[in-house]
Amino acid sequence: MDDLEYPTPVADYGDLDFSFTSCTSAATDRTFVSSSSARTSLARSSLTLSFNESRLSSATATSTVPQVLHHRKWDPHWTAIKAASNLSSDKTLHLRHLKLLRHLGTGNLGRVFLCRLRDYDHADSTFALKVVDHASLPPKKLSHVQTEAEILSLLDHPFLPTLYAHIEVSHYTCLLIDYCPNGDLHTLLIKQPHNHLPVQAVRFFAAEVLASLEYLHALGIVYRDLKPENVLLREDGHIMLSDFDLCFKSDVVPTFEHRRVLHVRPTRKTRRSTNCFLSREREPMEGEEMEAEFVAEPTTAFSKSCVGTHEYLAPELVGGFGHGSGVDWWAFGVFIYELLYGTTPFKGGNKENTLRNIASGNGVRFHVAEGEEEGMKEARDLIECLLVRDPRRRLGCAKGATEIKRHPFFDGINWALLRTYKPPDVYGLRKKPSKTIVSPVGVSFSAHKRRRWWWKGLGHLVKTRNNKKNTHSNGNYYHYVSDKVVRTNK
Ligand SMILES: Nc1ncnc2c1ncn2[C@@H]1O[C@H](COP(=O)(O)OP(=O)(O)OP(=O)(O)O)[C@@H](O)[C@H]1O
Repeated sequence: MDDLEYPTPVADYGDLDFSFTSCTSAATDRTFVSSSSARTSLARSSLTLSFNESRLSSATATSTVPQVLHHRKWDPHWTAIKAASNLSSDKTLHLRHLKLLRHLGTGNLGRVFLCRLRDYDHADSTFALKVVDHASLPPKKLSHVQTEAEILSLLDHPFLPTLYAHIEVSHYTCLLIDYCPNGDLHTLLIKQPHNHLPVQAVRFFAAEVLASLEYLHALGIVYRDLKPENVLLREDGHIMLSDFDLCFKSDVVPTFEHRRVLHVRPTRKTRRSTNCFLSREREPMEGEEMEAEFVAEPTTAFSKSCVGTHEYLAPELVGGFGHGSGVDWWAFGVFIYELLYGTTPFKGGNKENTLRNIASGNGVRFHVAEGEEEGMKEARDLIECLLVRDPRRRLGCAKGATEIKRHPFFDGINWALLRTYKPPDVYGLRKKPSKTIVSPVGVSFSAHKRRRWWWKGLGHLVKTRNNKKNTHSNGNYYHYVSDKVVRTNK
């Protein structure tokens, strides 16, 4: 039997207001910068929020519906938003136009709700609403909210969320984005036998992630939080990268470059046949020709803030000496490894050991099984090219996604048509559009969440370790922070 959760009756919280009671369980699963901020956050999250606009100061309410940027003007979601906005005298979308249906999850900054437009009872009027309560956040996190809103407002790509509306009411920031009913890739991964995906499925998801990272980098955005948990799955099985609060933006100068390509006669006519990438007959050809390539890598991007998820941190992040866009290509290597092997390559017994493994300089090791699937050799080679310690030598750092796309692992992909490929047949992935709302998010989403964190580099880690006052009995500062969160909640 398909193990997706089937729809539970959708709760209607009343037509008159947007009241709901939040649950705190997911919030306890987070690691916070400091225990005091954690306490504040947890205390606030046990309150009942109300979105009855009449009770909120209308003087502070602002609503922005991004208008022109979007290339998907025909998208029925936009039509629905416009229809709803037109109902109000100021032609903007307000919270009163939205009906909250259920709580989807709680993140580091706020909560996410499934909602739909009132008076527009149609599948295309379903959205995810991320609600951030400023009053519950320490000042540092407020800047992350701004970053997320700003980055979302720039995006216009099929594998990235569309920001349909940005509503500021009282001390709430509300971001209306696409709803992904198929959960996230990490949840899908742990449903698979041995927690890993077949090579063809990995190729599909990796290709879509690569395309979205390429787009972000072309805008000068360094993502810094790639992991399967942040790859949400749309109703049709394609991906949507989420969570942009750790991004940083820098300058980028996209260029068209020319390179000489030597075409050689392939040894076999057909490369491969798959369910998501149709087999392609290759025309035999030989000779040299010039090929134009789009290069848009923010090579001058530089940040010193150390953020991310332990197992995905690049060595330069662990070292704390500053980093650039290369951290995304390192994380991309870890990501492909995890999808193929069901674990990450530098994972240690605890977070500290994981960081030591990353910093140690020992290369990535693979288990090579006999009779393995076709494509594993190429996958390993790609991972090795991405998990290069020196960012200057790491694949992608010089010319961005363009050079990664050329790797044999992605052979045969027509990048321009990626959006039209049929997603792989993977156990637990329901691809057909459904009229009912299927929400496999919830328990399984939060149960396996890896925490991401802010930290001050390996030097700080070592120093903190020696500071007994701050250390939990297991000697792990980060567990100390985490445990404290749990304890405060008891
Ligand atoms: N567009 C969406 N569609 C469906 N579910 C979503 C969507 N966005 C978020 N969620 C759910 O809400 C949860 C919280 O999301 P949110 O982006 O706030 O935090 P997060 O992914 O945990 O990241 P972080 O806390 O690291 O910022 C997610 O784990 C997911 O379960």
